[in-house]
Amino acid sequence: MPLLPAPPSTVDGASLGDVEAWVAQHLGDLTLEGPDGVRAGGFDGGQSAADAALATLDISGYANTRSTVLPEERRGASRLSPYIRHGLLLLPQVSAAVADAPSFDRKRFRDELLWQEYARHVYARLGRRFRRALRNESPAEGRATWHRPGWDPEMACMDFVTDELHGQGWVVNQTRMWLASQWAVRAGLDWREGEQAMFVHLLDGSRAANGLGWQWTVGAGSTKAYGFSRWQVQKRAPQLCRRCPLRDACPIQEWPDVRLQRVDDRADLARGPIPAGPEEVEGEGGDAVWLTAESLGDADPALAADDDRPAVFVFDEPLLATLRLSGKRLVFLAQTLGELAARRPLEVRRGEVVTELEGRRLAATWTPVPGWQQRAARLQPVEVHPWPWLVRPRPAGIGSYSAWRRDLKV
Ligand SMILES: Cc1cc2nc3c(=O)[nH]c(=O)nc-3n(C[C@H](O)[C@H](O)[C@H](O)COP(=O)(O)OP(=O)(O)OC[C@H]3O[C@@H](n4cnc5c(N)ncnc54)[C@H](O)[C@@H]3O)c2cc1C
Repeated sequence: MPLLPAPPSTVDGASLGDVEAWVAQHLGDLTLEGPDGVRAGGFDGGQSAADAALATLDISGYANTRSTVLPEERRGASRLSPYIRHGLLLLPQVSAAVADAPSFDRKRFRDELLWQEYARHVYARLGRRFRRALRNESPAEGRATWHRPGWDPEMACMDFVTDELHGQGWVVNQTRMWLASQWAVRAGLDWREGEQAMFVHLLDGSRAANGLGWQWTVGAGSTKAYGFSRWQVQKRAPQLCRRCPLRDACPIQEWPDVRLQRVDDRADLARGPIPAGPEEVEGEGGDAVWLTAESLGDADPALAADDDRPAVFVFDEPLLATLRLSGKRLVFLAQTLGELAARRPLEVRRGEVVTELEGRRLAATWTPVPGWQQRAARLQPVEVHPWPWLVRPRPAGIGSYSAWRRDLKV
């Protein structure tokens, strides 16, 4: 399939509506909503938007307000995740940006950045094995006792959070835990289906962090399931309870009572090597930089190595046809690519990645996800740059965040 025209650039006068129209026309058939339903989410894509978000980052009070759900203006969450997820902001850069913040908040915030790094290490080591439960079946008791939809819109808490997820493409960490727990722990539904239902909407959706979030919340990858009940809603967003049609008959008044059962094929989480990629640039002479959604920022090492070198991005048609992502995720990517194309030569293509790129002398940044590894093995980039880790992987246990930190001495 063909070369696409470059997406319109919103930093050069195009509107978000122009970008939505571009996505609808060129990729709309691959989206969850279809061409007529493509809408932007709650974040602008692009390097300028990412830089602006970082420049105005203020994490004073973060440690105490990160989990606030309502009122929105008291939320302490940084909202940097879509930019971090797509490599528009690098973890080392974000960590450095909070050097002068109050120490309590800085420590907590950097801890969360390390959770993101931990998720990437776990995914780098386990690859597609990460899509299945690592330790335990998610609890099934709810199948016999919960007779409502998993995310029941009659419950004001579920209605509010799913609305935000579907409209904005982003929700705070606290309500991600509510959604995951409600789906798998309370209702006893298959956690992988819930993970997918969230993934398709999240502008920061990554298999690494979403997988970790779900496995750790529902007990599939951890040793305990997180219970969600009315108690959290009353603590974090009491106004939702007050306006809930079910406030006098709350179906989540009590804690869910569940037991975890081991899976037969437990994953090996013991101390062991974690693929890290090259430490130095390997090879040379790439004619074009192959970019992926994992790393779309100006600081992508292969891109940054040569300001004039053209770049190429392929919307992976077979993958998108399977994933059926919400159009807002593609609008975010298109807005990012549009801005990039206004500043340097960029080819945007749609098709099967290897077919579109084979035979070219590519430069690329080594990327810790199985999809990149698989395609790179066939494309054989002639120049490979190191991934910008926050903590370069060394042999470590990955069964818990604390064991991983201990082994890496961070
Ligand atoms: C069920 C579930 C699903 C999740 N899915 C994703 C996902 O697909 N993509 C994603 O980036 N994060 C995911 N998270 C982690 C976390 O919820 C988001 O990173 C965070 O809410 C993003 O908002 P923020 O940028 O304001 O975070 P802040 O609290 O401001 O944190 C700053 C950064 O630290 C990182 N971070 C914070 N908390 C976590 C965490 N628990 N795990 C990993 N990284 C973290 C993110 O990069 C975030 O941008 C998930 C968590 C859960 C419980």
